[in-house]
Amino acid sequence: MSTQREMKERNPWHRPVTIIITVIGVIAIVTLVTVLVIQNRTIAQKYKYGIVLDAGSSHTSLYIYQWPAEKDNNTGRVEQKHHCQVAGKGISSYTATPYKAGESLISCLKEAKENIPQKMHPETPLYLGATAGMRLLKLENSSASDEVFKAVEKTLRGFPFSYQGARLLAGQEEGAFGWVTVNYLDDRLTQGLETTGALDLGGASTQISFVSDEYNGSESPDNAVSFRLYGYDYTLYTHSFLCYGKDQALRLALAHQTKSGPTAITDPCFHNGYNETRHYAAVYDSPCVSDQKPQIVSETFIHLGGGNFTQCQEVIKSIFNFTSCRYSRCSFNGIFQPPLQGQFGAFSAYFFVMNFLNLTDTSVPLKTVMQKLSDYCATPWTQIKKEHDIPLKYLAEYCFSGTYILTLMMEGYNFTSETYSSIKYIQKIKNSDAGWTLGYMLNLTNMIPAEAPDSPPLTYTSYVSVVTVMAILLFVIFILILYSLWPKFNTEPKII
Ligand SMILES: O=c1[nH]cnc2c1ncn2[C@@H]1O[C@H](COP(=O)(O)OP(=O)(O)O)[C@@H](O)[C@H]1O
Ligand SMILES: [Ca+2]
Repeated sequence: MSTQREMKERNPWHRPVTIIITVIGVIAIVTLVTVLVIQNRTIAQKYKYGIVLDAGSSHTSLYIYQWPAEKDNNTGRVEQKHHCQVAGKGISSYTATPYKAGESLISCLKEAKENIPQKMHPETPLYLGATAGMRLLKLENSSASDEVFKAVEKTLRGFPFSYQGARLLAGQEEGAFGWVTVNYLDDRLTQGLETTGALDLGGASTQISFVSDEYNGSESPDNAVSFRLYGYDYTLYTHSFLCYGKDQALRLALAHQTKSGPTAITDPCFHNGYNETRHYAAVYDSPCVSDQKPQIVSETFIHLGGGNFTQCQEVIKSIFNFTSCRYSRCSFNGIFQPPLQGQFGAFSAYFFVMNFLNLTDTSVPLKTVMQKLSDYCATPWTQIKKEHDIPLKYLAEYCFSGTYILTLMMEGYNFTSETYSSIKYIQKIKNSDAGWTLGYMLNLTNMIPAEAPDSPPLTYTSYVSVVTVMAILLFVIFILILYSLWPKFNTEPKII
């Protein structure tokens, strides 16, 4: 009995005061860690938003981006929160009724209101950028393009967002911002890693952008865009070929085949059995081909399919001009291009077309890819129609588009069967679409700093772990000190 009491008295863990200290200590640690976690999480859950409308030649898309509020102006990941495809055609098609270009955007803007918390609407920047469709309209009829912009602006101002303008993007901007998007999403810019080139295929224009060690902007300075991003300098080579988007390229190919004003053509880029009557006026209704219009013999011609990949390649080659180059090297049409370098991401119509054709795997030898495309082009139109349930206008064009893509890459840009595998067909990177819109917004909101920002030395997880371990360690030390002092505490009451 007495030994038991002695032991109890010697063992401080049996003292109420020790138990109380331990409980308080544990509560303190739990509170500290909980506060740390909750405090940080509440901030991280608050987002800021930005909206960009991509007014392309074929259609308009609205993108909503979001980023953690406290990482504003920092390296915080901006990601795509929502995408809305505007019904109908691109804004450049509304020349007869410009107000309808504005009205066409309303339903996507309403969707944007629903997708962004109401109290954030007034501080959400709203941008519209128009590309090659509007570039062509401006060339053709500049007052009509002004009217379309006015109508679009009126609609955008009617929404509670912070309207930042609707404008025509220069080809260099379209190419450069596509490159920024791809490299930002791949996290190559903050790390100063070797960058990925960007290949963008639209309906009316196509862009190529990449960094080459052999290009510093001195030869053909119009193709240079220089950036300082996160403390690293880049001189980008970029070029936008107006009229070489896949829809205008098809017009160029048809123009080439109808030079003499025939009443029928057999087009090798369309399937055997394909048979459509086309109006000369409609085919030549674009500044890309209007000057090539033949003296009209008849109003229409019959567009027949021939289904021959090799011949289709020959037709497509003829829309490129390889004869003159006043630089050290050129891609086509006398445009300078430095040697290709590094990996490339090919997006927008590059992806849609090659994905439809099941040809996105670039580790497959180019020869095999060409053979598969050749087989596809040789498939009769009746069979193609049976196998696919998509609008016939689009379905009819995949043989042409696939052949155009390979010819543009191999003959135009000088990729080879060896370098073909450096191309990756991409649609999205980490849930955000590849395209110029994200890069455009990052630039206009100053979200990519020129210098590397001062980043905290620890990641969030390491920070919480270190604080937790330190708190536990301090508590243990405190208890050990208490324990070592305990006999002194105990002796006096014992004497009494
Ligand atoms: O799902 C699809 N399948 C095939 N082509 C598509 C699909 N979605 C978009 N496209 C094509 O991608 C191109 C997009 O071009 P866009 O409208 O951005 O023109 P731009 O960039 O020249 O102004 C168009 O040729 C359009 O037909
Ligand atoms: Ca586009």
